[in-house]
This record gives sequence, C-alpha cells and structure tokens, in this order.
Amino acid sequence: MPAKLSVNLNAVAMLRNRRDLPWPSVAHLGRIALQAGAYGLTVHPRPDKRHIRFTDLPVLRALIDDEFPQTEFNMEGYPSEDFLQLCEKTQPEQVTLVPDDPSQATSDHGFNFRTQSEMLKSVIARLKAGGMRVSVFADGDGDAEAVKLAKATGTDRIELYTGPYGGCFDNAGEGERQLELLGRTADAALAEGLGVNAGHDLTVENLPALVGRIPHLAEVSIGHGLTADALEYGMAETVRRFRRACGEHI
Ligand SMILES: CC(=O)[C@@H](O)[C@H](O)COP(=O)(O)O
Ligand SMILES: NCC(=O)COP(=O)(O)O
Repeated sequence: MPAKLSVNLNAVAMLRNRRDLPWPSVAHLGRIALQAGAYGLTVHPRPDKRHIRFTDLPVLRALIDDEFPQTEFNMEGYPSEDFLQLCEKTQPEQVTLVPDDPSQATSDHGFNFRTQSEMLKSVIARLKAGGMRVSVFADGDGDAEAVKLAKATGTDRIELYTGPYGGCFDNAGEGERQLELLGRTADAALAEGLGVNAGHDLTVENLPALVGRIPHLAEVSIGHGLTADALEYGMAETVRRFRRACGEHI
C-alpha cells in the first residue's frame, strides 16, 4: 500500500515572506500540489510566524473544503493553548503534535513519552473530542517501550521523525542503521494498533527504502526536499515524482 503524500508548504511561505508581496502564493502552490494528486497539505504555524502565518490557515482550509474535499489538512505544532485554539478554529483533519521549543531552528526530536505523557493525554483528548485525528512526533530509535507509552496517551498515530535517516544522504551504512531503527519503531507501533506517519528530510531518493521497510506507512509529510525539487521540476511534476517514490504507480 503506497504511503499518502502530504505536501508541507512551510518553505513556500518562507519564500513568500521575504518581501511584503503576495507571491509565491502559498494557497496556489497548495492547489497545484493537490491538482497533481497529493493526498493533503501540511503546515506548521510556528509562534514566530517565520513562514506559515495564522492568516494562511483559513485560506488553506477553504481551498481544501471548496476545491479538494477528498483531501486532508494537517496542522503541526507544539500543544500550547494558542496552537490548540488555532486547531479548534481551523478544524484540520489531522493535528500532528511536536515538542518544539519556539526557539528551535526546526523540529529535531520526538516527545519524551516517559515525562510528557500526562500533558499529551489531556491535549489529545481535547483534540479528539473536537473531531480531529491526532498524531504525535516520535523518535525512530527502536524504543518499543516508548511506543507503548505513546499508545497510552490516546493518540491515533505516531509520526516517525526521519531527520537522522534523511541526514545520511552521504553515508549508506548509517542510513541502513537508521532505517532499521525506524522500521523497528514502526513495527512496535503496528503491534500497538497505532497508525504510522513519517516526516523530516525525506526525498525522492530516500523514500523508496523507507516505504519498502514500512509497508504500513500511512502518510508522509514532506516540505523542504519537495520544495527544493519544485524549483527545478515545477510543483506538479515534483508531486508526481514524490508520489511514485511513495509507491504509487502513476
Ligand atoms: C515536524 C517536522 O519535522 C516538520 O514538519 C517541521 O514542520 C519542519 O519545520 P520547519 O519547516 O519550520 O523547519
Ligand atoms: N512532518 C514533516 C514535514 O511536514 C516536513 O518536513 P520537511 O520535509 O520539511 O523536512
């Protein structure tokens, strides 16, 4: 079963924010991605609004509702009160919780399920009561006990943090080691009845091995590498390339 592709628009928004101008249009690039068959759109509205602005959220929500109702909106963020209220206002199909400190340059680790589970339980219950599916960012380090603790939070899915794997683009041996750790984490999640998503530094080059090792991978959210390729191939062709890398025969 191919993994579903959710296109992260953070990097498009970062480019838009360089000038006080409305192009590149985040919504229009999202439209092109969905027209090319992406399963959904992902955004990470960080507190400093370095890329996605809160004003982008209703525009993207309306794009999906009005033009692509069969696709999904995925919002990522730290479960602060402000973020939770943004989710409740925007009503994405999925919320992906990440443990990011506002000062972080990017997301670079999963939750500590041994110390953060109580906070997660209440937040997840609130989001699920609001009708949203919840995924929580998890290290792909093979820690099956952590996966059991993640299950106990009530989350629907985990999202495997694939940064260490993606960073091995020039070290095949370490890449294989990271892939196996990701695979063990995903196997543990499957055994617990958790859905498995993945994201961070994924590319056309490293996706096929990940999808091959984790056949039950439900969804990948990809932004940085996909946007880099879109500068070369265009967004529509890039989405098709990534869909093929996810295992789709198109
Ligand atoms: C959670 C994750 O790995 C990414 O989706 C994250 O949103 C990247 O954030 P930046 O685009 O701000 O680096
Ligand atoms: N959850 C990962 C994501 O949405 C995008 O990560 P990246 O491809 O920008 O590294």
